[in-house]
Amino acid sequence: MAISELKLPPGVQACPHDGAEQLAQALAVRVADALRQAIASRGQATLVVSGGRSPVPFFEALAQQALPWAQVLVSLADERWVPVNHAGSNEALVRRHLLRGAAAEARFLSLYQVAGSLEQAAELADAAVAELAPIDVLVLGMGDDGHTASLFPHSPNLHQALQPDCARRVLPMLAPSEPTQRLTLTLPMLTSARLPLLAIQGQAKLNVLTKALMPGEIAQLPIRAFLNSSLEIHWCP
Ligand SMILES: O=C1O[C@H](COP(=O)(O)O)[C@@H](O)[C@H](O)[C@H]1O
Repeated sequence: MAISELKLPPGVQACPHDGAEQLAQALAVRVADALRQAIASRGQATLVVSGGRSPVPFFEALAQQALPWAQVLVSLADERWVPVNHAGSNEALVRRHLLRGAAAEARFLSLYQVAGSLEQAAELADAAVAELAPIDVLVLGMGDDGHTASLFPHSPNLHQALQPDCARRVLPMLAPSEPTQRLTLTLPMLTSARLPLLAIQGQAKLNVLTKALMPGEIAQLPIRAFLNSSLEIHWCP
C-alpha cells in the first residue's frame, strides 16, 4: 500500500517522496518557508522538532537554509531524561546536526532539567516551555509502536497528556526501551502548532499509520490523537 492510497481524514494531507534525501530536502524547504512567514508576521518563529534516529538528514538540510536564525527559537517535542553528553540525548542530536553553521545563532530551549526525580524535571520543563506556545512549526516523528513525541502506548500519564484541556505543558513518561525516563510535550502544546508535520520513513511505519487510521483506542497507538485535525504527513519508502 502506498501513502497516496490511504483514506485520510479531512485536514490530513499525504506528501510522498522518493527517498530519505528527497524527503529531508523537501521538508527543510517547507519548514524554512513557514519559519520565514512567521518571522515576517511576528518578528520571531518557534520550531519544535523530534528526536530519535530518523531526523538527521532533515536537520542537516534545514541547517543549510538561508534564514534569520537569530529570530528562531528551537525546542523539542520530547526528551530522554539524560544529560546532554549522553548518547541518547535528543538535545545533543539537535545541537550536533541542526544548530551548526548559521543555524547555531538560533536559540535552543532545553526540555532536559537537572532534578531529583523525573516528576520534578517535568515540572521544571513545564515552566521552561511556557514561552513556546503557540508553536509555529512542529515536526513529529513516529515509532514502530505508534508513539509520537514521548507519548508511549499505555505509559502512565498518557491519558492525562492526551486530554485536550491538559493543564500541564510537559509530563513525565515511561518508554519501553532505554532511556526509559522521558519528558514529553502534552497534546494541547503539540496541537497549538500552526503548521504540524509528521515525517516518517519505511513500510513498517506506513503499516502502523494505516492501522492508526482504523478505529481503535488512542492508548494503543497514540499517533491517533494527531490524525483528526490538520496534519501534513511526509513519507518515503
Ligand atoms: O524515541 C523517540 O522515537 C521517535 C521515533 O524515532 P525514529 O528514530 O524512529 O524516527 C521520535 O519521534 C521521538 O522524538 C524520540 O524521542
